[in-house]
Amino acid sequence: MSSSDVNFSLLQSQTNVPVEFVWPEKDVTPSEGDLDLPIVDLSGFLKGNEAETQLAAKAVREACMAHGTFLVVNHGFKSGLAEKALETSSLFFELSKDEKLKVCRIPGNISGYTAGHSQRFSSNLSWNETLTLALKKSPPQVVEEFLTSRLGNDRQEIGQVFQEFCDAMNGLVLELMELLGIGMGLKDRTYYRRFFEDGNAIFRCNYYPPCKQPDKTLGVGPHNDPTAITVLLQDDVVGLEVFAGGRWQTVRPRPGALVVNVGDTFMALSNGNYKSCYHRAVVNMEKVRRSLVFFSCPREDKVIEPPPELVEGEEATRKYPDFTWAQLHRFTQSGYRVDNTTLHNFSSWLTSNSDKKTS
Ligand SMILES: C=C1C[C@]23C[C@H]1CC[C@H]2[C@]1(C)CCC[C@@](C)(C(=O)O)[C@H]1[C@@H]3C(=O)O
Ligand SMILES: O=C(O)CCC(=O)C(=O)O
Ligand SMILES: [Fe+2]
Repeated sequence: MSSSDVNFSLLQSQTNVPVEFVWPEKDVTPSEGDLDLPIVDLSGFLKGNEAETQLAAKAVREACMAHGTFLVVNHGFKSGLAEKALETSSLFFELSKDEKLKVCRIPGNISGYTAGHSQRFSSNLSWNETLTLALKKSPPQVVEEFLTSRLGNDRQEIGQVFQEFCDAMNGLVLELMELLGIGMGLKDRTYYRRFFEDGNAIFRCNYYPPCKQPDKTLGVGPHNDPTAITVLLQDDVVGLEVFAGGRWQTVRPRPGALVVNVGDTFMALSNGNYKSCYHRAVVNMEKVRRSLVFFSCPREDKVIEPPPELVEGEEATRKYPDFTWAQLHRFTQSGYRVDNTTLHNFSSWLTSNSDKKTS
C-alpha cells in the first residue's frame, strides 16, 4: 500500500479498522495513570544563574537516570510560536490529498509526507499522517525551501513557520545539551554542546485522526527514539505515554511546556547512565491529536563515544561499541523497525559485521 492508498477521512469513520492497523495486545495495554514528571524551569539556567542551573541539572539527572523524560518551561521560544506551528501543522494536514502528495516521501529519503507508514510496513501500521523534514546545516533555510518548492508560493507560510520553529528548536537543543552535561557532572560542562554544534536534526509533524477502535490501534508504536535527544510539542489532547515503573503512564499535556526525551544515541553518549525513553502515542475516538517532534542528531560521521570520564575505574566499561549516526540511521531505515531494543540489536549487528564496511 502506498501513502495515497491510506485515506483516514474514510478510515476514521469505519467501525472495524483494517487488520493492518491492529496491534498485538502486549503493545496496547492501557495506561495506568499519569507520569509525575519534573517541570524544569530553564529561565535561571538561560540567564546564567548558577544556583538555578544546579537545581535544573539535578532534576534533569534524576529523570534521565530513571526513564529519560522531563518537561521544560520558560524555554525562551518567541511568544505564540508554538501555537502558530501547531496551527500550521493543521493547515498542512487538512490540505487535499493531492496537495499533500506533492510532498509525498520518496522511498529511500527521509523528508516528505506519509500516511500510516503504509509504504514501509505491511502490519502494525501507525494511525497517523506524518510530515518529516531532514535538517542539515546547509542550506540554512532547508525546511522552507523543501516545502515551498513542492507546495508552491501560495503555501509558503507553511515552510516559513516550520523553518522558524525548527530554528528555535535547534537553539534549545544546544542549551539542553549543556544542561545534560552539567547533570552528568562532566569536567567540561560544554562537552555535549560542542559535540552537537555541527549536528543535524529531523523534524516530524504527527497528525493523529480520531479512531473508532483506539484500544486496538496506535498513533506511534512503542519505541525508543534512535536519535540523541527529542524535544516534543504536543497539543492539548492526551496521547503521549511513557513506560516507567513497569507500566504505561500518560504524559499529560501542559500549556507552555515541551517534553524532552533521551534517545538511543544520547544513551550511548552517556555510557548508559541516562536512559533512552520508551514511549508510544495512543489515539482516541473523538479528537484529532497533533505533535511536533524535533529529533537532534550528531553530524553523520562523528564517532559516538562517551566522554572518557564516564568510562573510568575498575567497574566502568563501555556499554556500547563505537558507531556513527549514519550507521545507526541506516540500520533503522533498511529493514529494522525501531522499537525498544534497537540499540542492543544494532550493537550486535555492528559487532558481528565489524569486518565488513558498514559506514
Ligand atoms: C531516525 C528516525 C526514525 C524515526 C524518525 C526518526 C526518529 C524516530 C523514529 C520513529 C518515529 C520511531 C517509531 C517508529 C518509526 C518508524 C515511526 O513511527 O515513524 C520511526 C521513524 C522512521 O523510521 O521513520
Ligand atoms: O506524538 C507523540 O506524542 C509521540 C510521537 C513520537 O514518539 C515520535 O514521533 O517519535
Ligand atoms: Fe518517539
